Amino acid sequence: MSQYPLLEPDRDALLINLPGGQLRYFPHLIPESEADRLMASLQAEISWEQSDIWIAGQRRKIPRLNAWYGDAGADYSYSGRLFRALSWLPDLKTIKQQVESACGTVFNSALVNLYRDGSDSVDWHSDDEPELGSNPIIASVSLGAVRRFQIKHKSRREVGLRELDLGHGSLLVMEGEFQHHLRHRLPKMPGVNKARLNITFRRVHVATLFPQ
Ligand SMILES: O=C(O)CCC(=O)C(=O)O
Ligand SMILES: [Fe+2]
Repeated sequence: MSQYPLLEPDRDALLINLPGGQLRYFPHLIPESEADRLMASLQAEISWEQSDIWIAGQRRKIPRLNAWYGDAGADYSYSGRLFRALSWLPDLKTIKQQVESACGTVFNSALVNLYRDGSDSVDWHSDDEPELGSNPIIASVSLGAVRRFQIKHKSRREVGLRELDLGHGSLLVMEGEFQHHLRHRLPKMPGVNKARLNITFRRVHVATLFPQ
């Protein structure tokens, strides 16, 4: 398993202040050659699925592939369905440790998305499912094609659209009240013909099955 140098949290991060939340962006969490290797191996090894979503009473396939990994029992409901956590792949565990050092916290699960090309996307949303608790920290690692990440305030229209290009091997951290006040999306980008893989590490509060 490869080892790469640890980042000093606030030294290597770019702080992005928004009304209602703050982001930390680490452009080079993972060195390029390691990021190339991870992109190829994860794209091949992950058990990709294309989930369904209900829009205006119609069942549609979401415009991307995804998968849910985590510790045993770290299940998650998203877009109206339950994801049972698959066991961590060694490469996902290595990235998780790197991300935990950069963030100073631990995660028990990850949603992995594959945007096959610029016609795949994720629409406006907040990651505010009850399993995540209030003010969750969500750490998002990007591999492959550079794609634009857009942010808007839920109620203050004058704040306008904010955007950031997420590069190969980067880490974006959403935390504090970010999910309360802001929504984010990854729009379609017709010119992009390469794949992008995104891993959002999360901490879900596992339900107590046998309460005392
Ligand atoms: O692909 C991305 O950068 C964002 C993914 C995302 O927002 C999510 O999975 O909740
Ligand atoms: Fe999200």
